Amino acid sequence: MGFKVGLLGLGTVGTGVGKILQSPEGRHPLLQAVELARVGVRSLDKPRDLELPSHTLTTDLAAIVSDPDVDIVIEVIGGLEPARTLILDAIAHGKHVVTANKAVIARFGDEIFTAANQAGVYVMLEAAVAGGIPVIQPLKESLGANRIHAMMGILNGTTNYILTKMQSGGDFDDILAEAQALGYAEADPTADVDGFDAGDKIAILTSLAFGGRVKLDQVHREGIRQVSAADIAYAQKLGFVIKLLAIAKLPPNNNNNQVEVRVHPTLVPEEHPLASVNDAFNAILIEADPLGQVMFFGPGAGAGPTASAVVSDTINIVALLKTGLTAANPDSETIHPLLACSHNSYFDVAPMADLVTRFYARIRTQDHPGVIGRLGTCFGDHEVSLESLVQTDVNDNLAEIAVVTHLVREGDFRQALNEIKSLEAVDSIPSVLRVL
Ligand SMILES: NC(=O)C1=CN([C@@H]2O[C@H](COP(=O)(O)OP(=O)(O)OC[C@H]3O[C@@H](n4cnc5c(N)ncnc54)[C@H](OP(=O)(O)O)[C@@H]3O)[C@@H](O)[C@H]2O)C=CC1
Ligand SMILES: N[C@@H](CC=O)C(=O)O
Ligand code: NA
Repeated sequence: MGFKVGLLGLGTVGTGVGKILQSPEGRHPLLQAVELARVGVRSLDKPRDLELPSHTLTTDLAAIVSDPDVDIVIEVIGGLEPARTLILDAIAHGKHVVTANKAVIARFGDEIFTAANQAGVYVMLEAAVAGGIPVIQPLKESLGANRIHAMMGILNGTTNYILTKMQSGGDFDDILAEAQALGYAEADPTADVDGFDAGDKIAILTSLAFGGRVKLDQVHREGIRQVSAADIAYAQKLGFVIKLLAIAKLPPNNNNNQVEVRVHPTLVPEEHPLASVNDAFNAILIEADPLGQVMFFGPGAGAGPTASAVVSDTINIVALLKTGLTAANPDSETIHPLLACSHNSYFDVAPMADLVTRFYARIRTQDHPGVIGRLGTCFGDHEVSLESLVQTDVNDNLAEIAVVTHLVREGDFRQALNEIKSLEAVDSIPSVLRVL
């Protein structure tokens, strides 16, 4: 018995998916039952890196999601619309859906999964977070015995590629262009560079790990634009590397229903396992009880790795279809609880001012005696104690002082910085970054 796939999108990921579907030999035997029946694109004239029968390709994506012959719709066009509408239409027509689209799931997951559960179909999203790394299915299935209380990861391949190459002195724009050419970046790479993509991904992981959603506008998000070559050099001197981290924590005895969810560039100690995750690789460190720490590592972007996750999700659906275990089947009473998503309650995200973390700051001051003492007084007045301090001469008049603090409440640290900014001897504070 064969199952027909309607593939929406034949770009980086869609082409990778097509290549796997066209060569099932040596992979899971269920793939032999999958037929790539229809493919939807924007332009019929573009040269394609995949041979398809001429009738397969169309620009009428609405016809694919309503085609009675199509069993599974794979959405890899990206963006919010028409992706959201096509996914909902596919569900309304009783199709199972596989998507790599974290932007849509992070914003419309509630609507999409409610519709899917009502229709008795599955929406699978392994590729949406950390590309080829299995993390969505482990959270849904293999870690189910645990209480998960923290997750921390590098969830964006493009920015990790840029930060890695910047360590050897490359230029930001040139490196971004390389990441685009390698197929890592989003259609609009500001989603990568400004942390939106990592924010979408940590929001998705939060709902799966902690059992409640978060509103995206509450997720604190900073990208990597403010990370300069000077910061990377100071970080190296101080024993750190800079990574764009996505972090989510569920406080113990969470009486006020608040979680910590944030994305920002972070100084990571060189000996930390996330410090050696380079290029477009991703990693997610999960703290779970009773398991302890578990880290998932692998390729987070690119055609092959992402297609690996998309096609593996497709195989999961084929397995259900083959065994008749879908809710749309009258003999099956319920949707498979380990493959579906059903979190409709919301957490609040804790304010950043209450976060307790370490900080790095680079401060430009007049090169006068007594300046360090004045900085120390401002920090001390706000309960900020310093772990290390490096001073470098910029020129005859200006010095640059890089400090790393001990743990401090973010609100207190910001107040100290405001006072420091107003000191006559202080020229500017070019950067402030959190430290793991
Ligand atoms: N690239 C990666 O490494 C990863 C990507 N993802 C996600 O996968 C999805 C796809 O990414 P990617 O393959 O890189 O994107 P691409 O831009 O390479 O491909 C998009 C494809 O969708 C088609 N398309 C886009 N909009 C429309 C539309 N309105 N109507 C019809 N066809 C349309 C394009 O058609 P045409 O070819 O005619 O222009 C193209 O074939 C995104 O959601 C992305 O976030 C997830 C993990 C990793
Ligand atoms: N643009 C994304 C692609 C995968 O999700 C990234 O760079 O990680
Ligand atoms: Na994944």
